[in-house]
Amino acid sequence: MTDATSAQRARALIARLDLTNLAEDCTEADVAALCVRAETAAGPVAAICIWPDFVGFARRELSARIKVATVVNFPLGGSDVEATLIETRRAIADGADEIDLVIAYDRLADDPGFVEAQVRTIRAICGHARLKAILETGKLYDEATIRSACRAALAGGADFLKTSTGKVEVNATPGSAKILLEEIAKAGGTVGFKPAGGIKTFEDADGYMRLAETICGLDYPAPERFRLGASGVLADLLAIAQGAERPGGGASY
Ligand SMILES: O=C[C@H](O)COP(=O)(O)O
Repeated sequence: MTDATSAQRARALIARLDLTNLAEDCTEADVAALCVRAETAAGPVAAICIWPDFVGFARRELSARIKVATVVNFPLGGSDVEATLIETRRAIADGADEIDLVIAYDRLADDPGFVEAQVRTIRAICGHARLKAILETGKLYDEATIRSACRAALAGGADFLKTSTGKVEVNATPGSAKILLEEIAKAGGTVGFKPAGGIKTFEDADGYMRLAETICGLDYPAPERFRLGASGVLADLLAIAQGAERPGGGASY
């Protein structure tokens, strides 16, 4: 049996989910299926997160209440800002509501100002679209560098700090999430937070929301400020929300 609190939290997590398909072999048919899944029996997800080539198609398929998020400079986080500008302009023209930008994380050690300027340049053309800065914390290795990434992205005007691409060995972790949330709190607690990569269970997802509540306050994780980036957690969240058997055959929470 699912207890009422868990079911309620699972529904809240679904409303904060960026339902993701960034598989290398993703097709238009896969995106169409994702758009159908996004309208769940427990309510709509917050957004779908897909490759830029599918933004126009997804915008036509989805109801306006679900956002279309896409990725730029993804997944390697290169330094070619002009190329990222072109990608971003096209995604916004195609109807993207949210842009997930991989920062040039390799530049942080010698030139954090480069990352700040990169984020500011992309933010300037986003208009009403939200800009989520992907820090790729699993490649930053130490706390000081993660904090430097947060500060550069915040100074550049990012609307969200996002942990990871989901494409490297180490993705979202509670340790990296804590650092991002502390920097967000220090900066006033208005910037959003998106843990992403490797989030598979209700417990993983809810752990991040609880951390956000602890560090930034109980009112912080509204859908405008808290998202989960995940390709593989929806089935578990739905099972908990509906009191059904969890995927994998385990008893419900
Ligand atoms: O941005 C979101 C991530 O790419 C999702 O990663 P995941 O496939 O491990 O859930």
